[in-house]
This record gives sequence, C-alpha cells and structure tokens, in this order.
Amino acid sequence: MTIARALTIAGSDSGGGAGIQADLKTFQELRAFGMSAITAVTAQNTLGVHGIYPLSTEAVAQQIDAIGEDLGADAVKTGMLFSSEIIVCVAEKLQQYKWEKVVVDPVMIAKGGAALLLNESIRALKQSLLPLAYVVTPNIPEAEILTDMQIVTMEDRKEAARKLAAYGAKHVVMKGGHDPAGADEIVDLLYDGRDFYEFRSERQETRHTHGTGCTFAAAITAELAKGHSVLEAVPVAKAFIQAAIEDSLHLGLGHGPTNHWAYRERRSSR
Ligand SMILES: Nc1ncnc2c1ncn2[C@@H]1O[C@H](COP(=O)(O)OP(=O)(O)OP(=O)(O)O)[C@@H](O)[C@H]1O
Ligand SMILES: Cc1ncc(CO)c(N)n1
Repeated sequence: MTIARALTIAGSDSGGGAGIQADLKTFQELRAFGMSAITAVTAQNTLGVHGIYPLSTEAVAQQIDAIGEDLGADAVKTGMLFSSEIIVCVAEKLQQYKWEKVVVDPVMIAKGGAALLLNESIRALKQSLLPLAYVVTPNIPEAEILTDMQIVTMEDRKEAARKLAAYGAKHVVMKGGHDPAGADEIVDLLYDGRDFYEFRSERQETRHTHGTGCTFAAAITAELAKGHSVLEAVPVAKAFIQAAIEDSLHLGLGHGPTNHWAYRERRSSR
C-alpha cells in the first residue's frame, strides 16, 4: 500500500482551529500521513492572538531536514511564515529536497486582525516563494496585497490570478470568502495558467470560521499527496470545508473552529 505523505510548514495555533493543528487534522481525515515543521508558536484562541513567538531559522531548517533526510513528502503546504528570514529559509529547503507539489497559503492576517506576516516580508513571499508554488491559495485581501491591485469584479480576480501566475505560481486558487458581493454564494476561482474554473457554494451564516483558509489549503495538499490533480483536489477541499463549516462545533466565545471530522462522518453515514 502506498502511503501519501503530507508536510505542513506553518505556525502553531494553541486553539486548535487553524495553523499546524488544522493542517494535521485535515491530513488525517483525508488519509494522508501528516508531518510538521513549526515556524512560530502562537498563543491563540477563538477570541484572538495573544502572543507570537517565531522560531529561529535553524530550528525551522532542522525540522524540515529531519523530514527531508528520512521520511520524505509527496506534497508540502506552507502557512504562517511570519518573517522574510523564515520565508527564504523555507524556499531554500523546498528547492534542496526538490519538492514540487507545494501549496502556498499566503497567510497574512488572523480573523481577529492580528498580523501573522510582517509587512516587510511581502516582497520575500513574492520573490522567493511564489515561483516555487504549485498552487497558491490567497483570499481576496491577500491577492490584492500580492498583486498591488484592487479586486472588486470577477474580471479583477482573473487579472490578479494572471499576475500571480506570472510571478511563477503554477495554479492559483483565489478564495471568495471575503467577496462583499457574494452575499449568498461563495465563488472560489481556479486558474491553471490557461483556463479558469469556478467552484460555487452556499455561504453559511456563521461566525465559526476560524481556520477555514488553512483547512481548505490542507485538504488540497492531502489530495495532491495522494496523486490527484489540482482540478480533482479543489472540489474535494471545497466539500471538506463546506461540511466542516456546516456541522459547526460551537466551541469558544469568538470565531470558533470548524469541524474537521464532519466530511468523513457524512461519507461514512451515506
Ligand atoms: N461562511 C462561509 N460559508 C461557506 N464557505 C465558506 C465560508 N467562509 C469561507 N468559506 C470557504 O472556506 C474556504 C476559505 O475561504 P476564506 O476566503 O474564508 O479563506 P481565508 O480568509 O484564507 O480563511 P482564514 O481566515 O482562515 O485565513 C473557501 O473555500 C471558502 O469558499
Ligand atoms: C498559526 C495560524 N496560522 C494561520 C492562521 C490563519 O487562520 C491563524 N489564525 N493562525
């Protein structure tokens, strides 16, 4: 039996809804063997981010080496990277181990508004990491910052996706969760450098969306690790996050986590 191996390089969320914790739970639910390299430890819950403790580049590099030299990875996801030094370090390691199925989730700001990436690091993200991205998964505000343009219409989104592809990302999945126009429906847009594909879902009225972006990108990573194409992976990720949001756990006093076992439970009860 072949085991799909998925590595996440991201920040730890003590609240368990986003970051490394969301990624590993998603990998497990989609039957990929999950591994992690932690870039920063956050003290965080559903109410906000109370502290950020970035690790040294040595610590990040050593964790990645431990995996690269032994277990290997079929797909890799990057999340919160925090600083230019960590971004450059991760980019070097991705090249050293010749990992190609790399999903870059350009995490910038947490739901409550805390910065998870230093402003000065946007350039490093664009220059060092986007050229290595097999898939980049920005939400609309992240896409605006990366492309330096305002995104209002679907045409704007397509133009931004083309720009991101020009930076070197092989596929762009622009998430529509933040689209002010998408009141009832959320449209996620996939661009593969040639064609555009739209993935639609009903918008759920809920405040429990902590970690939706991480979970969605982790689901894409797990599917890629299993050998599926991006066009196959995105609808699975969409169904995974939809179930996770719908079957909310109602935990915490603020933006609660999503339900990572909902997708599997729904399938097994069918
Ligand atoms: N209220 C909602 N109802 C249904 N689907 C949603 C909702 N919010 C987000 N999603 C889905 O979740 C995924 C992540 O979208 P979103 O744009 O919220 O990402 P994000 O802003 O990066 O998340 P995060 O805040 O965790 O970083 C997308 O596939 C989106 O369609
Ligand atoms: C550690 C971490 N990564 C990513 C996000 C974005 O949801 C978060 N809130 N925390």
